[in-house]
Amino acid sequence: MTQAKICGLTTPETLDAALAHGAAFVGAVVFPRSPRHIQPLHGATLFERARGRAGIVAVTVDADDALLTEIALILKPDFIQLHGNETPERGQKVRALTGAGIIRALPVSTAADLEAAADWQDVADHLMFDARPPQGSALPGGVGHAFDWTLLAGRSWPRPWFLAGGLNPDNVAQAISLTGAPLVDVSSGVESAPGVKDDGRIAAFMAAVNRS
Ligand SMILES: O=C(O)c1ccccc1NCC(=O)[C@H](O)[C@H](O)COP(=O)(O)O
Repeated sequence: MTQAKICGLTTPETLDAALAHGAAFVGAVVFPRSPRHIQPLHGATLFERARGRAGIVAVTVDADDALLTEIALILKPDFIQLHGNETPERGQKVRALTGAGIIRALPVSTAADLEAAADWQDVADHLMFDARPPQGSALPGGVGHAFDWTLLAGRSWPRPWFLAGGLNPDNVAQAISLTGAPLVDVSSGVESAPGVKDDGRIAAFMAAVNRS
């Protein structure tokens, strides 16, 4: 059965909706440019209700050691999601520094982009194939842009993997059926406005995933 991560949660109500509907992972985005940005201290208070019920994921973009240490000590995530230009060597260091598992987001627009997965097989606990954002995008993720899912059809990967990018309650079942994704991730597809999660859309997304 496919499991889901709901990313960019910022309120108790929407975090509770994600947990109540069975999200296996919940994401806190620690990146000031994002409309979903949350300070580690605020995130710690908010995400404590999820501990032991879902994997807590801190989403970071080329974070330095000071920020990662703050996140590890205060938010205490189960996983750090690397969503910038981090190398596998940096991934090893982030694991050692934080003690958290690693989710590596890989931007995809063509079949060649998938080859980067091999570099991460000894470093990442999970891979995330996310759509490469359109040129000029202010954010590397959370932009609601999809890639050609058929690129993943029939492929297998050395690590459990997420499909991400442009998923929503109406298309996630088709995306799972085309790709066989064991894990899916969503952010803007369950929002009513940028950064504003919607309980009803979270419920509808989770229902579609749980039916798949
Ligand atoms: O969501 C953000 O604002 C964000 C900012 C910077 C780096 C990553 C970010 N999100 C990462 C995610 O895991 C998103 O859920 C993923 O990119 C899918 O987003 P969407 O297409 O909006 O569902």
